[in-house]
Amino acid sequence: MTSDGGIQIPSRLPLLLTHEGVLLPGSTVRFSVDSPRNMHLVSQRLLRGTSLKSTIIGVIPNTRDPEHDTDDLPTLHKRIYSLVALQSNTGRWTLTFNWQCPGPVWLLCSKILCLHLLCLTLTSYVSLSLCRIGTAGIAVQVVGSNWPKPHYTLLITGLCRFSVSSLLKERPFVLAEVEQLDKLDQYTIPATESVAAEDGELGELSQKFYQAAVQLLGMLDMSVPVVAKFRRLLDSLPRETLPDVVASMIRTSNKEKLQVLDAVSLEERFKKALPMLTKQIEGLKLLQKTRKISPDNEKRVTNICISPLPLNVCVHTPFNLDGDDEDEDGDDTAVLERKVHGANMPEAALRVCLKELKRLKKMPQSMPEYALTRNYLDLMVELPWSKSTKDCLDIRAARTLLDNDHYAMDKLKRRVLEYLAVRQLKTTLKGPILCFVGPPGVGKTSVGRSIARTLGREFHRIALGGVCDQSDIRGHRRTYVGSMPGRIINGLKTVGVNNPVFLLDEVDKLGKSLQGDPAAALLEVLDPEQNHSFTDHYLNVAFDLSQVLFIATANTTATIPPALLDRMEVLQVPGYTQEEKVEIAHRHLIPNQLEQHGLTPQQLHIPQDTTQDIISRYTREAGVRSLERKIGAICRAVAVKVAEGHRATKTEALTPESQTQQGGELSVCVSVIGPKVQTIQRNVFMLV
Ligand SMILES: Nc1ncnc2c1ncn2[C@@H]1O[C@H](COP(=O)(O)OP(=O)(O)OP(=O)(O)O)[C@@H](O)[C@H]1O
Repeated sequence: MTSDGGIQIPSRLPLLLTHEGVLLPGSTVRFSVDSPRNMHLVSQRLLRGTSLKSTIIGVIPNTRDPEHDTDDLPTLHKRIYSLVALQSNTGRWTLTFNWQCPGPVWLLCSKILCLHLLCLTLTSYVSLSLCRIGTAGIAVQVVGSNWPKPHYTLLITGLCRFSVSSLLKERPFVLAEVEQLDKLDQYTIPATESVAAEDGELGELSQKFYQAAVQLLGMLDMSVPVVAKFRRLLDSLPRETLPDVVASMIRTSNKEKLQVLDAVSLEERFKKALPMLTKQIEGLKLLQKTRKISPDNEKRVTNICISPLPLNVCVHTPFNLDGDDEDEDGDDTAVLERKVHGANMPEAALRVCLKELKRLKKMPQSMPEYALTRNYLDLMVELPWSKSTKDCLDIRAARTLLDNDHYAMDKLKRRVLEYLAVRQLKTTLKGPILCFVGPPGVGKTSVGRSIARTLGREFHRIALGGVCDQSDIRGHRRTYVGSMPGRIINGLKTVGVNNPVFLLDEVDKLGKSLQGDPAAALLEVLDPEQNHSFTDHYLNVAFDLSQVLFIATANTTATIPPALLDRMEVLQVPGYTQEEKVEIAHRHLIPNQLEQHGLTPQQLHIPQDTTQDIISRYTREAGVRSLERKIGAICRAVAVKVAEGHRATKTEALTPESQTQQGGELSVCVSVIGPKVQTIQRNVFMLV
């Protein structure tokens, strides 16, 4: 390979005919090979040869193998080809026609058609042998596969340009006599001794080109390994190799690459490649301007991949500087970053978010961790770190509202008003946590809701019945698959403010299991001294819960863990007396049920003594839930009658059977007792 003129490539080279990519000296390109001639070249030359020389081949770009093309020809064409044979046994081409035609005119037409097709097919071959410039390269990797059809994938690194002097043979693969056009020893000369030191136009051009390359690199993200490597190579590579190397790295079309390949003189090559480089720089500038992204995001390089390089030259699937696919992702992270800065979170949380964001930017989207980090950041920006509602507390209005919503419960209402009054005087009141204890249906939950309304705060109910996993309250660590934040943090995300009223319902029905004790996790939540720095395992940063108003409800204190009970102020809500229930029914339950069933008070009137009878005979409870259900049943029975179009006037003692039809509205006066009411209910179940 070595002669007095420096390193030489073999004078006879097997030729790879490609039509996909353009291999430039100093770059590495992957080619897929499936045409018969190219397949023979790989199997007979590359795979059989053992010397370095056997791995060097010539790559002729933009050329289809004519033999391969015949595979794709329509059947008619193939048949015609099978009838024609082109032979060159003696060095002279002979065309033989292998068929008999019915008449002389037919024969002439067919021969003209065949010759035309043959000429078309041979055109590419003739042009290949006479005028093309190619790149000699080393095949550094050969991979074969039978799927979807037999083919090889070659990884070839370009060495130097050559021109085809003459074609030696065309089968089984093309072999040609070539003339080397570039010096190969330029890679062994130190950069300082190369063209950079030259004066004149060439020296000036190379300097200009070098500066433009440095400018382009300055706009890219140095933390991307391939960019950093290219930065190093830019100084170590000889200047005359730069046009080829840079043209293969930046985004250029095959046509542009061919122009660079065809530029045999170095000066011309610089002239061809410089505008391409400038175009990239301008494009990148424009992109950065339109994106208006933050300084961290400005320097972005996308779509880069590295492959092994024998010549210590950087590899290049081009930088996708104007890649549309990446735009969306780029903007997405930029939007997320803006949200992180705008979420008004405490210093510690912000630091964690920025760190995660930095990791996210470097992660490919296909990585499972990408989705996890993304979800985490989404939650962090959605949490109401400093968003709160303004309390509109007026004790008189609160008293009226509580009285309007609930009858009786005087002790409970008094304590709630005391609590609200102290809050009005001292807004930063810490604790106490109120815990309403009483039998089912006595209005504990609904008082909690009323308190939220009087304060003008958001209300959120957390049902704790049956919860036996500590991570339900505190969340899972992010290392777990399917990890989630706990119910407290989820609730805050739902209400969107940091000072809601949280009703911890059924706190006495918390369970215990191997997954830990949720009651223990609640200790931190409910302790006014600690809950300003509540740390959910999923968030892993403290969230201030001191503004949240916690109210707990329970049916009994017996099953509440003592440590938890100790943190709460227990307010007993005893059951109601019969008279209280009658009042509750007439003030709240009946109007509610009428509204729910679309009835008016004129359509259904239930006298007090009927209510009393329902309470004493058909409900046995401390609360009023069952009573509410019975009233609902009566409403449904009447609703059916109204819907059927019955019109009745008021009657005194009425069973469903005794409703009269005397014009006016259907007015059912249920003043009957015992069995008759039962009749109504039976009808209800029959009708509904
Ligand atoms: N004093 C009251 N005034 C008006 N309505 C009441 C009163 N007490 C209970 N209610 C009504 O009874 C129904 C049941 O109340 P709620 O769900 O608040 O009971 P609870 O005590 O929370 O029951 P549980 O312990 O089963 O959760 C609600 O519709 C509520 O409006």
